[in-house]
Amino acid sequence: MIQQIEHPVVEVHDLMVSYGQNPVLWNIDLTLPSGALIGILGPNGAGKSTLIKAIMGLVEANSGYSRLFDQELNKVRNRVSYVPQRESVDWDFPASALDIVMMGTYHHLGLFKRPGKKEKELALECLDKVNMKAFAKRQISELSGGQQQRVFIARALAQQADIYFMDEPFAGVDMSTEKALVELFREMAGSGKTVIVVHHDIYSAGTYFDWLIMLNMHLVASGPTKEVLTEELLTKTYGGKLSTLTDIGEVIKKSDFNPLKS
Ligand SMILES: Nc1ncnc2c1ncn2[C@@H]1O[C@H](COP(=O)(O)OP(=O)(O)OP(=O)(O)O)[C@@H](O)[C@H]1O
Repeated sequence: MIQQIEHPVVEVHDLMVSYGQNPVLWNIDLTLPSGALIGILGPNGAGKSTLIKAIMGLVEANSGYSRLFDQELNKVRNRVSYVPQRESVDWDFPASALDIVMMGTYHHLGLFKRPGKKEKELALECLDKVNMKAFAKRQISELSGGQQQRVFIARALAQQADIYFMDEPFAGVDMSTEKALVELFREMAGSGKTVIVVHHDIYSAGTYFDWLIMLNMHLVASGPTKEVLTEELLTKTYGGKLSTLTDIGEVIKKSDFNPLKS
């Protein structure tokens, strides 16, 4: 089930990506709605990170292309923000949490303009949104994994983008922080932003996201969560691996109950 929509905020056409001789994504065609919280699900190595990197032009496609806001990527870079996987960041870089978040404000400043009071206030506000204001002066190397993750999310917020790509933003954060971040993402989606999240836990996927992309090198499904979270599509996405890992019925049952929406 691949639902295409009119006036998408993201569109991907016939995308194929390989690393050297190894194909990772085949013939991906999808369109995504704006103002939604969107999850990307799939087993390890399914190409989830590669998909968001290819959409942003961070990895080269063998064929196909993506457009954002009905425009070429180059014209809309300022409207796109990205939180990479935690492991891909050099956390020994000498900078405080506030420095990192201030960097998010740079591309709204003109060339040669230094960030000032306004940018600092924005950065502190963004740290506050992820409950990290108290750690503003702390070196990032001296933060816990979950705290580092939150600083990077604050940096993305400071970019004041319209689309946010987040690669496993809940990795290493505790459950109460995860819930708070989901609420923050829901608020962002509610105010018209599009938040696209690579996610691992299929139990919570049904309750967190408005829309799901299910991927296993091929696109298995893309559509409203309620419509795509079915036993058939989960099995297609995860193959035999799913039944050993989890109880599909339980996943679907849980998706009817969304504590964050009630
Ligand atoms: N830079 C790279 N060079 C070569 N192969 C890569 C590179 N990045 C990813 N791959 C391979 O491409 C495939 C897809 O990787 P990707 O990280 O996109 O998957 P994923 O679905 O995000 O996986 P995970 O859930 O494990 O994070 C994997 O087999 C991976 O080993």
